[in-house]
Amino acid sequence: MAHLHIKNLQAGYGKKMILDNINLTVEQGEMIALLGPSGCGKTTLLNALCGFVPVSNGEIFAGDRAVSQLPAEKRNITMVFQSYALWPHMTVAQNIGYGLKVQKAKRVEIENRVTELLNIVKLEGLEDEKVTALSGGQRQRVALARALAIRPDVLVLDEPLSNLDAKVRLSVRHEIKALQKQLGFTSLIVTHDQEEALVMADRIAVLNQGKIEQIGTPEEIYHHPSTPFVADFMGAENHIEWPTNDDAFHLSLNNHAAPLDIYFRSENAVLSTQPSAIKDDFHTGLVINGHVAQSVFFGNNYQISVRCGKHTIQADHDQNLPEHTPVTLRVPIDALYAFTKNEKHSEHQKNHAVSV
Ligand SMILES: Nc1ncnc2c1ncn2[C@@H]1O[C@H](COP(=O)(O)OP(=O)(O)OP(=O)(O)O)[C@@H](O)[C@H]1O
Repeated sequence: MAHLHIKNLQAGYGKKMILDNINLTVEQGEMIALLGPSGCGKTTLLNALCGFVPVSNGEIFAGDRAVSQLPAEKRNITMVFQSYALWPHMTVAQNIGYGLKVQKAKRVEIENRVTELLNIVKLEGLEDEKVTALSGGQRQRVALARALAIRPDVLVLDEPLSNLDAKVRLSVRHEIKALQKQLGFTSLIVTHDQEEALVMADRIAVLNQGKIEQIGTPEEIYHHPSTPFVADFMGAENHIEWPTNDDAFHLSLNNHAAPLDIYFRSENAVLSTQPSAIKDDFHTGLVINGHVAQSVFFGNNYQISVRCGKHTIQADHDQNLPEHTPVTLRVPIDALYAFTKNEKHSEHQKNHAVSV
């Protein structure tokens, strides 16, 4: 496998540009997850890499080869599709060997490679089954084996788990991750599930409206979002603008007087039904007073919607609470993601993450 280098890439459909100057390098043997909301351009980027969508500007390198003007079959970048895209009339072995047959590989070479891959994806004994007789998880493993059979330079996976039920999905994502480490394939995986990206990827690229907002390790993206969009998308869904004239909020910062956009996760909003339970030694951070608007059971805890002045804040709590219960929320300063407020919201000005 080779590294993948995407340089100043622009691509779209007709005159409609979707990808706006994408720069990204996937190192050899690395898995990067493309994460972003529906319609942000994840699939378009994979299609542009594979040659299914024309590149308007920029270049794609698979190893040292510039491939953006090559036809799909000459790029050696292979896609694993969400829908598996297997041949229903063929057996498991025929599906896995299909790409090699198209490449006119010798029969014995195809047989050896198919046996090797059946072993790798743990489908030994099923080689003569029709793929229609397999479960969703097994089909996706056939699709993965078929993609790997031709030894691609780069493997791209477009939401490979989204057709699987929740339980199978959890095990298949670990299997793909383990295989990726074992075989060292260079890969880009598209998902809109942030947990999947965190679990599977070496690094995550967060896409928003055709642009990469941030790229970093799962820990960096989760703990140090560099833009309000990334903070919100990675689960810090509580947002307040500071200063606020809402006197339900009390914010004490170490520094920074400028207007801020502040984000935090529900799991970091410590809820108390007794205001005195808030520790006296709590000097910096956010304290919010409000009352319970709704309590929803989430299995391991409750998500409490707290009405605080004009805002509704989400907080996790270990008990169900009746509506109208007065509560206090406390968010420690290191759980607050603060961004200088960009009043103009111009194309070229971004809200910057700041230390508070
Ligand atoms: N064949 C097409 N012709 C014209 N516009 C398209 C075409 N395919 C996608 N688009 C548009 O391109 C944009 C990006 O779509 P894309 O499928 O890449 O997003 P995505 O991030 O993969 O979304 P999802 O998570 O819903 O699959 C969307 O606005 C979509 O409407």
